[in-house]
Amino acid sequence: MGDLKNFINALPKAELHLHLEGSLEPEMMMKLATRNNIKLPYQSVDEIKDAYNFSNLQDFLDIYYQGMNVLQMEQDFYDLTFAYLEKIAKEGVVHVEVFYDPQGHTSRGVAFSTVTNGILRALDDGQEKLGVSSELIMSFLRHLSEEEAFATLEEAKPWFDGRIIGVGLDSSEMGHPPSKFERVFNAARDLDLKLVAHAGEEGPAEYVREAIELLMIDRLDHGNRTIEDADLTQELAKSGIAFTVCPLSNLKLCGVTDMKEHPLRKMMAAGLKVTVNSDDPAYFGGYMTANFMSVTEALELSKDDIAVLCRNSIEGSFLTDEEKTRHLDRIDIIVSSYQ
Ligand code: HPA
Ligand SMILES: [Zn+2]
Repeated sequence: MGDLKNFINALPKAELHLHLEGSLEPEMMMKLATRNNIKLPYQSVDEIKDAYNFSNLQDFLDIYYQGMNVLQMEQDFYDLTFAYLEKIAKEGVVHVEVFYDPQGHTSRGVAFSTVTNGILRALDDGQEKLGVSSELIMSFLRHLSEEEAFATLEEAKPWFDGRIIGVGLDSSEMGHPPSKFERVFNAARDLDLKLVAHAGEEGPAEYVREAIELLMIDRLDHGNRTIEDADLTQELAKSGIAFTVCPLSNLKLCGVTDMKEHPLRKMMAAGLKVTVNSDDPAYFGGYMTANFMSVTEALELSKDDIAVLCRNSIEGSFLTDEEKTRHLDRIDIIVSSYQ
């Protein structure tokens, strides 16, 4: 297994499903709470970790939104972002398309510009100092209203000059179908933004169909439950849309009870363009390599399977064709050096 871990770390790959606020490690949470004079309901790092027992998505979201309270100043968003980039740079991640939840911050009085500029400054430094390229995607919280999503889209307009390249849809899935945001996504498309959405994590395959047909997304986040609908699966295999699957997240939020039951292999076998990602690594027990290792071991993936997953992440990214070719060529070189 040591050999496989080295192989995974050596392969260039992109992370396409990462909520920045979900990379807030307990140690940083304590540090920022002290720095910003915020009272936490925990006394120690161990107490924080003990609270990370979730039986579903909502259990996690309650703790995730509470954890965000320590993020107050632009420097906090910088520190959070740069710490994440330092971790993944060591795991062969060459490119990341980061999600963040502006409404989780503006609703508590932290300015959109404070959040966004702190993140962007760290992403620039990540490119310069770590060689990791990146894009920024802002997600709408689907438990909030269409009107609030429109207000956020409006507030973000000054950053649609290439600094925020797309919009996503996250938070509580059940009862908040993609159709609720059809008009917001139409407006985002008119602004030439890339479109992604979480669907089929807890919600049914029907929510995936809505995300595809009504929101007309460029990439699907999670999508695990797609395979419950054979016609939809065939359509999405044919279209080649990328799926950003998050194995440790699915295990921690009880979408699967055992990693051996994870649908990733079935999804690959059905011809879907599957990628592996970490979602909220500080809460779910690991970054990219840990996610790759968990499915590799549980589903007995081969080196070829792992290479396909890495190629899919590059192909499914919003990089230019030229950049994709450069990374794909590098993957081929590394794969042949391990044969
Ligand atoms: O896994 C997730 N699902 C939905 N919303 C989220 N917000 C952060 N992580 C998630
Ligand atoms: Zn997610």
